[in-house]
This record gives sequence, structure tokens and C-alpha cells, in this order.
Amino acid sequence: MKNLAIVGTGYVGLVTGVCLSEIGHNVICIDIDQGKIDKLNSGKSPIFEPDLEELMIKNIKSERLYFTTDHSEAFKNSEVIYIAVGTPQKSDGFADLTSIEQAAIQIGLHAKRDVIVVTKSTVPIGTNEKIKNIILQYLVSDIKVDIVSNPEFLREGSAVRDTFYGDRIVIGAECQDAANLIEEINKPFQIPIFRTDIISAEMIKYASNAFLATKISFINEIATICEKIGANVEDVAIGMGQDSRIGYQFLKPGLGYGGSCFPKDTNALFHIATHEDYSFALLKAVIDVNKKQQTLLVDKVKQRFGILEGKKFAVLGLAFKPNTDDLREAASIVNITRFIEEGAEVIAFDPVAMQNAKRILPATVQFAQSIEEAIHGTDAVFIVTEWKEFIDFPLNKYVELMKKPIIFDGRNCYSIIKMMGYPIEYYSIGRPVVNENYNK
Ligand SMILES: NC(=O)c1ccc[n+]([C@@H]2O[C@H](COP(=O)([O-])OP(=O)(O)OC[C@H]3O[C@@H](n4cnc5c(N)ncnc54)[C@H](O)[C@@H]3O)[C@@H](O)[C@H]2O)c1
Ligand SMILES: O=c1ccn([C@@H]2O[C@H](COP(=O)(O)OP(=O)(O)O[C@H]3O[C@H](CO)[C@@H](O)[C@H](O)[C@H]3O)[C@@H](O)[C@H]2O)c(=O)[nH]1
Repeated sequence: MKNLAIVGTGYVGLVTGVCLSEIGHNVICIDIDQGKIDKLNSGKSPIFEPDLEELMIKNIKSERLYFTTDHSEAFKNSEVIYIAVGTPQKSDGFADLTSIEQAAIQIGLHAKRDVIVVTKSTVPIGTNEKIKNIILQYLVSDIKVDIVSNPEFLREGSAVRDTFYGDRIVIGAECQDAANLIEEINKPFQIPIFRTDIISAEMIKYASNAFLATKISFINEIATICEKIGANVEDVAIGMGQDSRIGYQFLKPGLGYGGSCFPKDTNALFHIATHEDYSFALLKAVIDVNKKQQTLLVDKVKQRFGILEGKKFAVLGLAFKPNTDDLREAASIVNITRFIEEGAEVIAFDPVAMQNAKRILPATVQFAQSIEEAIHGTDAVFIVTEWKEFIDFPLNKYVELMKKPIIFDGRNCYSIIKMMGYPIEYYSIGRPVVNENYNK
């Protein structure tokens, strides 16, 4: 059992803190956001994430998990300090390292014993060295500081599961004693550990996200060609995925990738390459394809209706993916904004993300309390996130409740064969249109 501190209680900090306490460590999580810490101390998770709150309460009760805003209290007994603060995208495309630098300064000022600083945040190549230099510059106590890069691979919506059953844990370090200790801390997870140097570990994180984003943009391009030639992209993806060298995962076509990671990390890697005088042409194409893909349904609906002015649209799904309340870079934002710009009225529904959506979406968007209320009397329904609630929704309800049943499904929630049994005009991604112009 080790005494650990985690700086930042966002997705990564909180999930890491909860899971490390669950495997027996004493964990103290720090955030500068007093509201967040108050909420956490009252046993409430600030994010919607399956299994997280229950596990968090359990470990608070076992007195292995604490939350504070006080860096000095958190660092005084910690053998290891994890940095899990945000690294958002700046307007120039590079990662904003302000929070990382602040965290490093606070470690320098408040660490009181020999410490290993572990970077969980996704950071540009060379940042761990910068972190070490900042800590040493601000160091008050006479202590030894080692740095370890330990990038995080969890996904929102399955973050706890990913932490316990991940494919690998990457540990990048110069000092092998420090790497040994981080390996020991993670042993109870029983996940394969890959050890490397710091710079390679930093690159593994960006390269992994860029590769997954490439798979998504690739299948989305294939989907567009499938629509033109009359093929079904889902069958194409299955036939491709059966080749174990390709694999099934991340070949789901849709409205492109959103979220707090792929968009910013692909941009950051592109800018890292440019900074090194290398034009990463493949990644540039991945990014451009994704931008176009996110608003594909706007193109489809304009083709169907001509002008959108005066139309009433229901948007089902606001989170960037199911099982999260996160709207960062969600396709819902660009689509809804475009619909409103084109003069349409929008009524939206999401099973968990509506509170966050109300802060982000244009003020004229109306919010429904149920799928039924959202689709009632609308000219078209847009499915933007593949929540189970939408997949399980009875198709005859669209027929009953809509003005004329027309669905634009950005996540291929329904089977084409099943849809053929209903008088619904159905447009999806990379698959044949069902009942085209049926309601015209
Ligand atoms: N969200 C994910 O699914 C995910 C997965 C893997 C890696 N990552 C990476 O992990 C990092 C964190 O991502 P996130 O989504 O958890 O971030 P986030 O923005 O949701 O949360 C960051 C938290 O850090 C706090 N913070 C900022 N400066 C601080 C300081 N000096 N001291 C204490 N707290 C401070 C903020 O108040 C905030 O609560 C990013 O680099 C991200 O790219 C994210
Ligand atoms: O076949 C697919 C898979 C995903 N997506 C989209 O891609 C985005 C990202 O999805 P996902 O990867 O499941 O969620 P994230 O929580 O963003 O996780 C990614 O980003 C994290 C932050 O770096 C990493 O830790 C994870 O390994 C990586 O999967 C979402 O908009 C999905 O809709 C698709 O369109 N098709």
C-alpha cells in the first residue's frame, strides 16, 4: 500500500484515484475547483460514468480515498504524485500546458519527501522534461524528484472497466527504480506492463489516438463510397474486421469522432510534426475527413428538404458518445448550430447530458423530457448519439408521433431490413436509403 496524490479530479484524475484506492492504496485527490471537491466530499461524482460513484463512495467509507483543495496537505506524505490536469487545445492547435505548469509549480513548492511525479495527462513530446525542470526550479525542500510518463488509455463511458481490464499499462522512465515502484503500484490490476523511455511513452499516447482516429475516418470514407455504389458499409466493416490483422474495433461509421481526446490529440500531433518540419499528410486528411463527416446529416437533410427554414427537427443524443454526459467536441453541437442558422426549430433530448447541453447549446434550442416528447409533431428526427434508449425505441412510435416519419440516423442504430417493414423514410450512414422520398 502506497500513499498517492492525484492532481486534478477530471475524468482521468477521478477514475485513476478511485481505482487506485480500490486496489488498496491511500489516495488523496486535489483540485483547484472548490465546488467539485465539495461535491466529491459529499459522495457525488461530478461526472456521469458507469460504476464510478458506487466505487468512490465505497473507498471514501474505507478511508482510502480523500479529496481536498490543499496541495500542501495532499503532498506532504505522498510517495507518488500523479498529474492528471487538462491539456486542452489552444487556438494555434498546440496543447495548452498552463495547468500542467501550475501543477508542477505546486509540486515544487509543497512536496516534502522524495517523490515520483507521474504524468497521466496527454502531453506533447518533451513535456515531462519541462515538468521536472519547473519542479526543480520551484523546489523548496531538499528532496529527490523522479519523473515517470504513464499515459492513460481509458474511454469515457467505460472508464472504470478500462482501468481494470485495459490492454496495457505504459511506463516511460529514466530512473529504473522509479519505474519499478510504479510497476509495483499497478501490479494488482494484472494488466501487461510495457516499459520504455519517457519520450517514447509520450509518443505512444498520441500515436495510439491518431491511429484510432485514422481507422474511424477511413471507414467513414468507405461509407461515403458505399452510399455511391449501393454497398452496405456494415457488411464491409464485418468482412474487413474478420481479418485479425485489421480487427473489428473502431470501424463503426457515423458522424465522426468527437470527445475531449481525439480531436485535440490529432491536432496536437499534427502540430508537433509541423514544428519538426514534417508535414503529416495522412493525419491532416484524417482531421479534414472528420470535420466534413460531423455535418454529413446537414447535407443529407438539405438534399431532402431543399430549405430548412420553418422545419421542426428533433435531435436525439447530445453527448459525444453514449454513457457519458460529456459534450466536448460532440457532433450534436455543430449539427444543431447549423440547423438553427438555416432557420429550423430544434427540440433535443439526451438521457443524461441535457444539463451540460443547456450551458453549451444555442439559447433557442428546446429540451424534451422524453424521446416521445422530442419527436412529437416534428418534420425529421436526427440520431446523433447511439444511446441504448434510442436503439430500443419502438419504430411504430415514429410513425405515430411524427408529422411524417423521416429519420436521419447518424449512428446506424436500426437494421435496414427491420426498417423496411415500416412506412419510415430512413437515411443512415454508408447504407442504402429505405423508402427514399416516400413522404414527398
Ligand atoms: N477524458 C478522457 O477520457 C481522457 C482519457 C485519457 C487521457 N486524457 C488526458 O488526461 C488529461 C485530463 O483529462 P480530463 O478529461 O480528466 O480533464 P478535465 O479538464 O476534465 O479535468 C482536469 C481537472 O484538473 C483540475 N486542475 C487544473 N489545474 C489544477 C491544479 N493546478 N491543481 C489541481 N487541479 C487542477 C481542473 O479543475 C479539472 O477539474 C488530459 O491531458 C487528457 O487529454 C483524458
Ligand atoms: O468505431 C468507432 C469508434 C468511435 N467512434 C467515435 O470516436 C469518438 C471517441 O470514442 P472513444 O474512443 O470510444 O471514446 P474516448 O473517451 O474519446 O476515448 C478515446 O480517447 C481517450 C483519451 O485520450 C483514450 O484514452 C481512449 O483510449 C480513446 O479510445 C466518439 O465520438 C465515438 O463516437 C466512431 O465514430 N467509430
